[in-house]
Amino acid sequence: MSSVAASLLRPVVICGPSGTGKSTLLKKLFNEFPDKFGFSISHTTRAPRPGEERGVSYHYVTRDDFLDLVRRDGFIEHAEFSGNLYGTSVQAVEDVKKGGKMCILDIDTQGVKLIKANHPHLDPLYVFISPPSLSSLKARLTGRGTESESSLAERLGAAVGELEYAKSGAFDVVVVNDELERAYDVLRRVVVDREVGAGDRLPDFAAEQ
Ligand SMILES: Nc1ncnc2c1ncn2[C@@H]1O[C@H](COP(=O)(O)OP(=O)(O)OP(=O)(O)O)[C@@H](O)[C@H]1O
Repeated sequence: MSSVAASLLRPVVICGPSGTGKSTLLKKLFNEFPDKFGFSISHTTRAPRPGEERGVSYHYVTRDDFLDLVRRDGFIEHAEFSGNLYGTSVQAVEDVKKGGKMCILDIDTQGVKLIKANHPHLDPLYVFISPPSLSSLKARLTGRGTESESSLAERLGAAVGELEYAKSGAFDVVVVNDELERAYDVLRRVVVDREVGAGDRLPDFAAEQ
């Protein structure tokens, strides 16, 4: 692979507060370019379910092997859900690039900090999806109809911290998801055409608080 081709396949990290529209924007991107992107295959300690394929649905490993990989710093992030471990390995992300596809990682700021600290050689393009305002974020989370009073408060509280982190300049590009078609156009130019300069300015959230 030439270095130009390789740089076009740099992994892309998509980060932003819950409810900011990451899934909505990514769905549009995958629909428009179904062959361009690849998904990293996660590791899990849970047993395969009928119809799932080893190395396709997940890499199925024992708890000991999983923890061994944790100790060897092999994961970008990992977590435990209902007694099973799940994680995204560095190798799985690199495999996507080796297969000639661009890996998109939808992760939170904690994950971004971990990549920067522990796996800088992955060298992703860091993209922050920002809400136009905190009030619009609240409206979207309420409108999605998935949040209770307490989870709404929790997500908005976390959003303030994430916006602060974005303000510190941690991301290469900011995309403000104000009007969906406009934001999508910016995201496509950044991710597909690698026009990093096409990004937006981060809104001034302090003025709102
Ligand atoms: N530009 C937009 N204008 C108005 N509403 C939008 C816009 N983009 C997304 N939405 C709506 O906002 C809600 C939250 O979007 P979405 O679920 O994509 O967010 P998310 O960032 O993926 O959240 P999470 O991190 O919790 O999965 C959805 O109901 C979606 O339809």
